[in-house]
Parts: sequence; structure tokens; C-alpha cells
Amino acid sequence: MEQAVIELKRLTKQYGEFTAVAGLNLAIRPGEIFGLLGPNGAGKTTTILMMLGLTEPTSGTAEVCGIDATRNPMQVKRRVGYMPDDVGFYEDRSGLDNLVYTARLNGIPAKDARERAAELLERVGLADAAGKKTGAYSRGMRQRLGLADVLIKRPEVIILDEPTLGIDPEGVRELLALIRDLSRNEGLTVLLSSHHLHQVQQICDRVGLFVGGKLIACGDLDTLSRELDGGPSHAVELDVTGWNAELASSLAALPEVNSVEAADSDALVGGGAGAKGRGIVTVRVTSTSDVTPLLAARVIEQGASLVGLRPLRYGLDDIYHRYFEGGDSGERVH
Ligand SMILES: Nc1ncnc2c1ncn2[C@@H]1O[C@H](COP(=O)(O)OP(=O)(O)OP(=O)(O)O)[C@@H](O)[C@H]1O
Repeated sequence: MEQAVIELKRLTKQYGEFTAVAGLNLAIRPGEIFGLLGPNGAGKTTTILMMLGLTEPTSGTAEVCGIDATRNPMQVKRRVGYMPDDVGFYEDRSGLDNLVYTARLNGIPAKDARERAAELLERVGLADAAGKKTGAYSRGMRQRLGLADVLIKRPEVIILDEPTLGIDPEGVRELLALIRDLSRNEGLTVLLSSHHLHQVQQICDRVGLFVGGKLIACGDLDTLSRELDGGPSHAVELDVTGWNAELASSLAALPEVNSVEAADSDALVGGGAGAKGRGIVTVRVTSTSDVTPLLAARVIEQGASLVGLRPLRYGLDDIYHRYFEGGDSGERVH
């Protein structure tokens, strides 16, 4: 397995009696976009601060690019770009000047700094606003400038804390596309924290659900989706005309099928066995293995028509709510 870019081992932070982060284990791979997803107060920012060496863990370790962040925060800082949820700029100076300033602070010579700053402004779609004072930038523009600001030192990893906070939907779409592009085309490893399910779902390769200082689940969407039902299971949705109770029993009797549910219980005209349905009925079938061909064949054998068929995948929304409703269900990490 590839060496992890970020590796947290039993990372714990206590404030007095209060445990903000509790024994967190996590490995993030090179080039991955990882979403740390959790409600306010879950401990996301505290975790990020420990990865950067800005807060000392009570116990456990945080390694970034193979460097212990607690012991060598300056070395980590050189290789990691961090964008806090509220990026600060010199308001009476232009976007370009702000970037050049950051570049100079990072030891980039003056000429290269200007070139790189202009290049990045172009990259984040702010070329036209390069000379404008940042005090007059919109929230979305500030976030894009923030991204350029963390990229100027050519980091290997970027850590973004709530990067889309307060941006309008179009701005969010653009920012997320940009982050994805950076990861895919330049091999950047990205860790982003958010409480916005849909945004995380759009761009992250893997997601960690973080609640009460604990990672309660972690994996790609398929893994989390399978965990929802407590084991490997498949779900498929069929749109059927001529749905009837016999067909329902016949599908339920197929080996491996766990449940058969018609979306509309009034779908059976007259009710009872043998009653024929009108119109299209959507039926959800879950099974322990993929039985889609068997289901399709059975529908047709029974004289009904199959007008649609979709494998079902749980969205992060369902997963998030399921885990949150389930409360503290212990740690499940993949
Ligand atoms: N310096 C501190 N002293 C005491 N408690 C703190 C301190 N910093 C954070 N906490 C507490 O630790 C918990 C986790 O906070 P943290 O900021 O890490 O959460 P978060 O997931 O980033 O939430 P948000 O989305 O609101 O930023 C919260 O209950 C917070 O009140």
C-alpha cells in the first residue's frame, strides 16, 4: 500500500474534562480528496489544527508527509497549504499584491512571485480582479483568492476548512470543480472539512463521518452505502406496468431476495392476490447478491412489463442521517 500523506494514530485532544477528538485513526492516500464531514462542534477544526502542529494533541500522533506535525510544525507548514474558514487578506491591497506578499513570505524571489501570482489568479478565475482591492471582493472571490494563496508555495497537500461557507451555489460549483481539477491534474492531496453533505458527495473520493470527536464511519460511497444495511446488499428499483400481488410474491420467493416493496400500496387495483395494477408502479427490491437479471426475467414471465430498471445507491444524505440517527455506533473504518 502507498505511504499515507496524512496519518493520524489514536489522535486525542482534551480540553480539561472535555474530549474534543477521541482516539482518531485515519490514513489519507496521495492524490486523494478526502472529506471530513460532521456537524458543528464535531471536532473537525481541532483535528486540522493538530495536523498542522498548531494545537498539541493530548495523546496520539499526527504525521503529514511523513513528518510529525507536533514536533516539526515548521516543516509541515512548508509542505501543506491551509485555508481556514475565514481567510484574512490585506483589505486595502489588491489580490495580486496579497499573493505576491504570501509568495515572498514563503521565500519565492520577487520576479517568480509575480509570475506565479498572476498565473494562479488566472487559474482561479480572478485574472480580471487582480488589481482590485480585496476589501471589495465578494465572499466567493475571497475563497478563490484563498485557494490561490495556499497554492502559491506549491504544497503537496491542501487542507481546506469549510471552503464553501457563505458562497452562492454557482460559486460553490466553480470552487469545487477547481479543487477537483487540482487534485486530478496536479496530484494534490486534498482534505476538506464541511458540514455540507451534497458538496462533499460531489468531489470527495472518500468521506469520514465525524461526530462527537469520533470517526463513526469512513470509506467511499459504496462502502458506506453497503454498511447502511449492516452487510453487503444490493438494491434495485423496477418500474413495472401490470404489477400484481402474485408477481410480488414471486419476486420475494427468488433466492437471495430480502424484500420487495411497491412505492405505492394502492397500486394493486382491488387488492388481494391476482389483482391487476394500472399504470407504472415503482418497486424496490433488496437482495444479498445482484439478482437483477432474475428479477427482470420473472417480471416478464408473469406477463407484466418492465419499463425501467435502476440499481440503487444510497446518497451521502441517507448515510449521514442513518449514522446520525443511530448515534454512537462505534468506529467503522475502511
Ligand atoms: N480552545 C478550546 N477550549 C475549549 N473547548 C474547545 C476549544 N476549541 C474547541 N473546543 C470545543 O471542542 C469541540 C470541537 O470544536 P471544533 O471547532 O473542532 O469543531 P468543528 O467540528 O470544527 O465545528 P465547526 O464546524 O463549528 O467549526 C467543540 O465542542 C468546541 O467547543
